[in-house]
Amino acid sequence: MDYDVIFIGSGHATWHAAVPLKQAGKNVAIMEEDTVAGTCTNYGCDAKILLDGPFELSEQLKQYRGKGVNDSVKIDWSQLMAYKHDIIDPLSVQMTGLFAQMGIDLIMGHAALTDGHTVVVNDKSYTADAIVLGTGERPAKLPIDGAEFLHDSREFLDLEAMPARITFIGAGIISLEFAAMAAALGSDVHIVEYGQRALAAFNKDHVDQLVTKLTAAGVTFHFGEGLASVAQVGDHFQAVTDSGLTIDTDYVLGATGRVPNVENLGLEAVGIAYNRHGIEVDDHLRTSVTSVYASGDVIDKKIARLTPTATFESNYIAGQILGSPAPIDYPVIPAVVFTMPRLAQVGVTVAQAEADTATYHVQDIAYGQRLAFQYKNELDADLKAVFDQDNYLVGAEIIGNDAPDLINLLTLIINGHMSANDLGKQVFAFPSSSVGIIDLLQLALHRD
Ligand SMILES: Cc1cc2nc3c(=O)[nH]c(=O)nc-3n(C[C@H](O)[C@H](O)[C@H](O)COP(=O)(O)OP(=O)(O)OC[C@H]3O[C@@H](n4cnc5c(N)ncnc54)[C@H](O)[C@@H]3O)c2cc1C
Ligand SMILES: NC(=O)c1ccc[n+]([C@@H]2O[C@H](COP(=O)([O-])OP(=O)(O)OC[C@H]3O[C@@H](n4cnc5c(N)ncnc54)[C@H](O)[C@@H]3O)[C@@H](O)[C@H]2O)c1
Repeated sequence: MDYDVIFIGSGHATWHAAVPLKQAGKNVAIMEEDTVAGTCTNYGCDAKILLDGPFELSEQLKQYRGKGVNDSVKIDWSQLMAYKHDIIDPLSVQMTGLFAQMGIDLIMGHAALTDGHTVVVNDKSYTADAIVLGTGERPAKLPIDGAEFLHDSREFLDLEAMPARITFIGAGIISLEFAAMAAALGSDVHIVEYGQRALAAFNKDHVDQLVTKLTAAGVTFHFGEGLASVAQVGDHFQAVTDSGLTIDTDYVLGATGRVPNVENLGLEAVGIAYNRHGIEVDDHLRTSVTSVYASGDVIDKKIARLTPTATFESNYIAGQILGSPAPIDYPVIPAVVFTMPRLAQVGVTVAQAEADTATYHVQDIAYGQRLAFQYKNELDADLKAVFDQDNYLVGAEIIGNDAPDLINLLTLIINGHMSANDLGKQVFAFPSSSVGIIDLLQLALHRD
């Protein structure tokens, strides 16, 4: 065999395994057809959160309007985009250098399996004892007239100038995160959504709060509307919905979900089972051909397709290949929508709790109002905490600027099955947003 392990794709789903396997003495290759290090690093999370930074800060300053801060901040998108290129563009080069330095072979080109131990790239065959498929997802394309005028998230994250009018198709995570930025820059923003609400996986009350805030900031939501066509009319575009609603706009971004990269991978030839949700795996992340694993977004799975999930799976596969026999055991995984304010969710949802009141109860903790000094006067910040019958925390939903860090803290409390006594053994820094939540939560948590 040429290698112990071949990885197809160079995102978080693979390189977190490639690095420790190489360190353990395995002979490893990574194959990549596009930008090294994949979606999150180059045209997903990292680029998005870098661009979001000034918007987050400016939003926080608004909470002090009339309370010591009277000027508003002006964000220069083009300058910010240049800064994004400065920081993000070198990352794939750095990862390429890291692989070379470690002795991991990076083979550029489209990879496809020809059997359970062989991969072909650029007409050359490479063999390995184990192969890991981490080919990720791509934006779904709508089969409509004018589909060629639709842009996707990758293009938005490279926009040199923010369009004066921008229309998002789909009211999911991508649209809302980007719409929040576009609206803050004063664009006329429309969001066209099939369903009757935005962000179906997040708490309805919190989403309503966010939609109200975005509406006030200049976003027009069109619920119960599917996109029928896009046409170029002079110097702009017209997006027309199934009901005949016509939106004049300068830019249309399709964010109607993401689909797994399973095509032209040789899956049929090798007999690897997959469906429209991705590659099917067992509880060891093995495909139907046991020498081939799948990892990250390309897996058919119910849990959120996120970078930390891909990383967890990649680490797990490294352990498997190094001889650890246990099946994968996912902890609860937090999800965050990086709007202003942020939304976050982990574990049992309020909707699930309300459907099973014999097992769960919910406590609403309006921490923004109760502790305005620690939460920078963000009065609407709110936590809905879900407890089991023994008062252990099993789920949480948050709206608030500090939600990403607070949900991490709550994830730790849930996965650690921590009681008020466990938290009481710790001394935390004060004042801080985490200590505020801990103080409030301790009153409701299980006591030994
Ligand atoms: C706009 C956006 C924002 C996001 N924000 C967040 C966030 O804030 N937090 C979060 O947790 N997640 C976020 N995500 C999701 C996150 O990016 C993904 O969950 C993560 O990147 C999945 O990693 P992966 O390795 O499975 O796939 P990818 O990173 O997509 O890597 C797959 C790689 O495989 C390569 N490839 C595919 N087919 C082949 C082939 N046949 N041969 C060779 N190479 C191939 C692709 O070119 C790609 O580089 C975001 C996604 C998007 C699009
Ligand atoms: N913060 C994060 O973690 C983050 C950020 C961005 C992206 N992501 C990743 O990307 C995915 C989200 O991608 P997304 O926002 O494209 O999908 P999504 O699934 O979050 O939302 C898609 C929306 O489009 C709607 N829709 C579908 N077809 C439509 C049509 N024809 N017309 C109108 N509306 C339509 C759906 O009802 C849904 O509300 C996440 O699941 C995650 O994997 C994560």
